[in-house]
Amino acid sequence: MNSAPLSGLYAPSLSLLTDLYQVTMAYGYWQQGLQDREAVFHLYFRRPPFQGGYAVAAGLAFVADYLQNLTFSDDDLAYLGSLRGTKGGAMFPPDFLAYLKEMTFSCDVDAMPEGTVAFANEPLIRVRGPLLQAQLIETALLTLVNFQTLIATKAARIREAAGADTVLEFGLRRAQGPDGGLSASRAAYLGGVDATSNVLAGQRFGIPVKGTHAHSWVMAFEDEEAAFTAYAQAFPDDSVFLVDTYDTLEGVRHAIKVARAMRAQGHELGGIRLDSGDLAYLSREARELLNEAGFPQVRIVASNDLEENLITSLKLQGAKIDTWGIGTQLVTAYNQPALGGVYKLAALRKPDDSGWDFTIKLSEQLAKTSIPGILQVRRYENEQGQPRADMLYNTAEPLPEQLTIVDPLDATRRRNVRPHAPFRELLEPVFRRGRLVGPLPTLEESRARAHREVLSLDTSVRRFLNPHTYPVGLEESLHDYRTKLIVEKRAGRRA
Ligand SMILES: Nc1ncnc2c1ncn2[C@@H]1O[C@H](COP(=O)(O)OP(=O)(O)OP(=O)(O)O)[C@@H](O)[C@H]1O
Ligand SMILES: O=P(O)(O)OC[C@H]1O[C@H](OP(=O)(O)OP(=O)(O)O)[C@H](O)[C@@H]1O
Ligand SMILES: O=C(O)c1cccnc1
Repeated sequence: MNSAPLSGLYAPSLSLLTDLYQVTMAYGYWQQGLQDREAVFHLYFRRPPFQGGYAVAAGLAFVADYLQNLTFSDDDLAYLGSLRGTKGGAMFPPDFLAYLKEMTFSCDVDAMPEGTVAFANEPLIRVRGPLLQAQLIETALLTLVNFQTLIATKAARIREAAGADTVLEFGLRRAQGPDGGLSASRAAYLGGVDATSNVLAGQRFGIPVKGTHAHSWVMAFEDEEAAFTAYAQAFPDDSVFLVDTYDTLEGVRHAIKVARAMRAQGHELGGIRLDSGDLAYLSREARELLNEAGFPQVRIVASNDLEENLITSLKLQGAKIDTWGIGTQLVTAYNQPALGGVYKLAALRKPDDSGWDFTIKLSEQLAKTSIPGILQVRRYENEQGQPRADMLYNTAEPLPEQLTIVDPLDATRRRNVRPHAPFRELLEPVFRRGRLVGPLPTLEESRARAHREVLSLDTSVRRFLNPHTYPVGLEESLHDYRTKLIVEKRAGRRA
């Protein structure tokens, strides 16, 4: 179910799911004879979304599916062959198209498993292989990882606010089109929601599907009581009644009346849903009415433009809500509609094959200057498995005996790593020479990882308002090398 999440969704092949400039650069590299120069790229973001303290990595299963199927069909090549430049000439000559036809993906890919907690500047994915191929896949990797990581993170925040309550994802109708909805449902489940209303996501990914009924169901009957009675006939043991079509508390009374009739027939009402008005007040009143009537087990579901801050506020107001139905705000990542993940070249094999040239992209802002090297992320954890600090280092250079982690934005902030401090290395092999090294974790496993990793973070990093910045630094020799490269490049620029 999870092994080929993307294949066949729109087109038989997604090899053209890219920006034109990836193909024009591919042609240029090929023309220059640079296509096979070994290159290393990193995919990372510069700031966690939602002004939060962390992100939950997601989308790798789709990336793996895309890369496994990265071949250009005759149709793809015919289309590329049909493209014309300004003067009417073919953009891509037949011998380049013949090269693409024969090309098989042969890169090494290392990545954080889905559900891993990631911080700013840490590679979520590292690609190493022929320059042409490693460049060509940039756009697809970014579109797959940016969105799913964004939504998984939003879901983790909603889970944080909801605590042990049930969270349902109701977003498909408001999502950014069919794939926006489908991949949001998957990422939201990975990040911590319990079920989705999206039936296609249920079929494709094995996510539990759940739901209630709409206002139109109530409006289609003579009155509310008749509507509830009819729904209970259809689903005697799985009914949740939407009670706010006319008057919410009257609706609750009607639900109780039908619940009594259900009980007389040996069935129990599952819940009621509130979809408007003051959800704190109405849920408290509804709870009281239900309890007084002998229905303390009937759950109260709430929906209506909910998100993590509203959930937190409603809980503070003493709302009696057991289940949160969340659509628009979750699947569109309403308060931050994109994650700014980037894909940067960090190393190129020297032309004479004598070693690596580590590459850097400068920026006026130090925070936007890239990190050179063939990076790995090492996460130091305490005895309880709580992350304490992450260190980026260049795997192509020997590590010194005494490790020091330097804050890339303030080199005066450094911490020495205690010898034998326990750590995990976050980037794991996914492809070797273009072949998947083994089965990826299942969606359930990734979801469990996300849950475990988010909970292992200090609450100061998890809080919504002004979270503490988790320490991520560069290993000192990498930091020194990067500084040297920045100085050299700036000098070169002025010369
Ligand atoms: N107690 C509360 N505290 C803070 N926000 C609340 C509370 N109760 C509801 N809200 C939120 O206030 C927003 C507006 O809800 P309200 O039901 O008043 O308007 P509405 O969405 O226009 O209703 P309707 O669906 O009937 O048109 C929603 O996002 C809802 O989740
Ligand atoms: O509010 P969301 O978080 O997106 O959750 C999904 C919403 O979708 C449904 O109603 P719909 O939006 O179709 O109609 P309504 O808003 O008029 O109730 C449902 O009743 C929720 O209100
Ligand atoms: O099942 C529900 O209650 C539901 C599904 C989608 C959108 N809003 C509500």
